[in-house]
Amino acid sequence: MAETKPDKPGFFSRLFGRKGETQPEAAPQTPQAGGEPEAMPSPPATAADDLVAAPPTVTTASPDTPEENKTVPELAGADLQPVEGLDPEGVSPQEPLPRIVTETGPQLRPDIAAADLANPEPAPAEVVPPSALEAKPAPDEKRGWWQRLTEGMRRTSSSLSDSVTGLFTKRKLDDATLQDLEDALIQADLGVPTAMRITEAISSGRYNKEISPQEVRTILASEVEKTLQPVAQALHIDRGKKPFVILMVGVNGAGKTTTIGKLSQKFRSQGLKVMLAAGDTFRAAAIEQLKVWGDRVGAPVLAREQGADAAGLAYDALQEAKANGTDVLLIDTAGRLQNKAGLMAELEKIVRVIRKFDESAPHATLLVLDATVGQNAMSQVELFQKAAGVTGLVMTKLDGTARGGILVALAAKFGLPVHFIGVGEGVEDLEPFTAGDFAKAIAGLEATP
Ligand SMILES: Nc1nc2c(ncn2[C@@H]2O[C@H](COP(=O)(O)OP(=O)(O)OP(=O)(O)O)[C@@H](O)[C@H]2O)c(=O)[nH]1
Repeated sequence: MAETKPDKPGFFSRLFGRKGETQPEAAPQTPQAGGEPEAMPSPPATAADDLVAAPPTVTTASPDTPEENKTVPELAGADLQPVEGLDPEGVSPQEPLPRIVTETGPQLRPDIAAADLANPEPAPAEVVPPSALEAKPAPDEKRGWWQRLTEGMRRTSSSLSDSVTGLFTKRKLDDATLQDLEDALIQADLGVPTAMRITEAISSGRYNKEISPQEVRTILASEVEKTLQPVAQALHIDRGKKPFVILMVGVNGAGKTTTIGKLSQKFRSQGLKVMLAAGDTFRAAAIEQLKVWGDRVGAPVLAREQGADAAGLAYDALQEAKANGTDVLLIDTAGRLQNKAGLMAELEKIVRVIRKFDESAPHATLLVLDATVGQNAMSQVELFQKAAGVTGLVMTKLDGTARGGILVALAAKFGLPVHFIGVGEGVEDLEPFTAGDFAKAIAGLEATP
């Protein structure tokens, strides 16, 4: 048990349940693409994963398009963080080789878990870049989720907390103070309706009285929690679907590939057989990045050459996953968008082609959102909802921004389930989303012991 107890052991236990550390599983066989799909609209590029390049047939985007032209205008928020700034190669996940954490929750299949643990063969070294294997000191190992969450969200919470302290220290609750509070909440990206609701809750019965900053924080947390509660929904893997197909969508650099890696790790640690499909065929580095994650977590990766037809690849992956008894198939998609039409066409085609094989798939379509884009996330949700029928959200990079309040605005406006949040690049920096913890973290409150 390498997990060090955080400040609040009771809270930690409640948050995660029991965890243990295991060795990496035996690397499974790399899948071979299945035979020809019967109803594939694409050319025979679906047959094998080492065929000659099949150019993208649907989207107008091309692998040759310069990187700077890849984001649709409506998604081009001024503060959209390019992936290149964080990981120039875009290949190696930047944390040490991940520890596999066994979550002994109700879904654990002891038969599989036991088999995996009994065969702790490391991932093939030749595929993992040496830099990724270097055993950097891993501070994350020593910290619990609450600590990572609050540290990660410090920029968001301190900007809010500073405003609250400044506004409510020895001041009566009057119109001007309330207006300033509302402005501060809107600036923190919580959205106008939520900001108004919080302000009303704070003023209720307290008008013209003194109220302490701590009281304000408590009400703030409670109101935020009320907004988030309905969307804080675990991602349920329906074991009746085999494979359970998860399509990952989002703009470039949002963290799709990294999130796939982190989720795979979680699923594997629950004893599930996982397979990955490298559907981001625009970027060679994205394919390599996914292979690295696959090797790390012991999940086969179906990949093709850059520029291959993503829908055909997704079809073959599903066929292969079905044949080899995969429990969860995660399909990566390209995030480099030239225009709305290209995005719609590519995602729609992937979904359409997947459904030729399994009418009920994809069983989850997760939109990965980078918190640092702030309000721009709203238009991303709208766009991807239209293009791919998003069923849930994952918000990454809450650690890199003061704009974490955007999650509250998204919850209030769309009501889409939020399954996971990410507060760092480490494999354990992605955890299921819980309303109470997030609300307390954003308001700068201590966790309940
Ligand atoms: N700080 C921080 N970085 C993150 C988080 N999640 C992902 N990243 C980093 O964000 C960068 C982009 O992640 P990717 O997974 O490559 O993003 P992508 O959406 O697959 O990008 P494309 O392949 O270009 O579409 C990587 O350097 C990740 O390590 C997070 O929660 N916090």
